[in-house]
Formats: sequence, C-alpha cells, structure tokens
Amino acid sequence: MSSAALRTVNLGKRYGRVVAVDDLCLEVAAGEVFGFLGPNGAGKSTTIRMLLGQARPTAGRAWVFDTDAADVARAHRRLAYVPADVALWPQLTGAEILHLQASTGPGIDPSYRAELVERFALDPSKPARTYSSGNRQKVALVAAFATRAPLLVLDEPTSGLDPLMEREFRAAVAQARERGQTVFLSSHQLAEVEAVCDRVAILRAGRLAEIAAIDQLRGLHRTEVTVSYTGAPPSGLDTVPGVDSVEQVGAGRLRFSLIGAPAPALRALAAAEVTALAVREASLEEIFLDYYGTPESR
Ligand SMILES: Nc1ncnc2c1ncn2[C@@H]1O[C@H](COP(=O)(O)OP(=O)(O)OP(=O)(O)O)[C@@H](O)[C@H]1O
Repeated sequence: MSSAALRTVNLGKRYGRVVAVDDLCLEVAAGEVFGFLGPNGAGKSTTIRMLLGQARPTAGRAWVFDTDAADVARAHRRLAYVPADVALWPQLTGAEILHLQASTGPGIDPSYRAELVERFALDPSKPARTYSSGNRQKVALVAAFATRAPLLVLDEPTSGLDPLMEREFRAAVAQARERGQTVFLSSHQLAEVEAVCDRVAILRAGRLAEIAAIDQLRGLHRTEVTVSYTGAPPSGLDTVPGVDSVEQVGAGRLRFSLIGAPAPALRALAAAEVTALAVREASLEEIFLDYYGTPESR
C-alpha cells in the first residue's frame, strides 16, 4: 500500500514503432501540486491517458491512490479531469453541462462552483456550440475545481486562456492545494508550472529527463535579451555573470541569453545609449537544447 496519489512503475506505451512513453517511474504524493512538463510530442498526454485508464500500457503499471488505473470505475471516484481538447455537448448550455458533470462526478461544492463561474467570467446560459475553445476549457476547469475529488488531473488546461483567466487558474490551483487536493498539471509552459507547482517532472521523447523541486528548476530559466542602441556598442557584456551567447544581430542591435537575475547585465548596458530592450522567455524546447545540449530526437 502506498499513500501516493499517483504512481507509475516502469510505465510504457508503444504505438507500433513509436515509443510514446518509456519506462516511466513517477510518484506524486497526496496533497502535492505536481507539474508534468515536456515539449510537444514528449508523451504527456499518452501518460495521462494511461493514468485515466483510456489507454492500455504496453509495459508497467499505473495507480490512482491504491487503485490500478485500469480499474476506471473505482479510480475515477477519486479524480476529476480536464482534457487538453475539451469537447462538450453542443446542444446543452454551460449550466446544464455543469449540472450533468456534478451529478456524475465525485461530488461538488455548489457555492464554490458559482464563485468560479463568476471568476472565470463564464456565461453558463449559452449553448456549448457557441463557446470558443477557451470557454469550453473554462467549463471543464470550473467543473473540475468545484469537485472535492482528492486528485485533479489537468492536461494543458490553460492553452486557450487569456492572461486574466490564467491568473484565475493559478488562484484556483492554490485553493485546491489549501484544501489538500492533489493536482497533476501537464503543461509546456515553464512559467506556469513554476508559479503553481511544488515539484516537476520533465519528460523528453517519452522518458523522464528530470524530476526536481521548483527551486532547482529555476536554474533552467533562460531569457533572451535583444538590445538596440545608438553610438558605441555596450562593452564587456560577455564577461557578465549569467550572460551567454552575445551576438550582433544587425547594425546597432545585439542579442544575448541571460540566466538568473538581470541586474549585472543591466549595469553593463547602462553606459551605452540603449534605445530599446526586448526580453523574451526561452521556450521549453530552447531550454532543452541549452540544458541537454543535443536536439530532441525520437
Ligand atoms: N494514437 C496514437 N497513435 C500513434 N502515435 C501516437 C498516438 N498518440 C500519440 N502518439 C505519438 O506518441 C508521442 C507522444 O504523444 P503525446 O500526445 O503523448 O505527447 P504530448 O507530450 O502530450 O504532446 P503535446 O504537448 O503536443 O500534446 C508522439 O510522437 C505522438 O505522435
């Protein structure tokens, strides 16, 4: 017996010659907010489908609490799920769908659900066929967060949400944590996972590349800075701590990558006549290239 909310042992899934998930061993503690990160095609959705009993592993096993994930009726009494592509019943309104899901799932808190409908600015009176993909996602999120299921499995749940709604999402995850619910959050956004999770597993080409507490992950953070200037180029940047790959990208423009706090780099730029500064967070794919040195290959 284990107190883990989710557990996989040597879990694997092949589709013909494609190895979607390979020898995955994971344990998510009850009450933990756990991030499941990986670039497109890394195997996140396949893993989640096996955890939900929607796909049969070709190797290993998975458990939801102490129930084999393949025992769907039993396992799903303790979990609520938000899929990556939310499909709803087109003829039902948002309110009817929320009612339907409340009556089939592990039980809900109606007043909290009403609060979530407000917070996510969802108009539940409209038929689902009129909802955008973001609104469909909101219905699924409200339905899941309103449950008291001890485990919430969220598969890239914010891909269609705007920044305001993303903020509500993060607040709802924090409230779920306060209530002691376990959250398993798949994402390809490092920033999102960093904001809400305690621990993170990084999947790469079907295999577990890293499992780390959030603080350890901060070292992976990398931003790309582009500086435009007039006059003499900023000097001494390549010796600044955290600054790497300084390159001239045109007349009066240079680009560099930055790991850690920007203060030393900003001091080095202060002497130059900087006319514009653009900062872009590196994508997970770029971080992988940076961190693991070789392109992802399958
Ligand atoms: N039903 C299927 N048949 C064949 N190959 C599949 C099937 N489902 C997934 N795959 C393959 O398995 C690999 C993992 O896919 P998966 O959808 O699990 O990745 P993911 O990490 O969820 O990606 P994304 O972030 O793009 O959703 C990919 O190479 C994908 O093409």
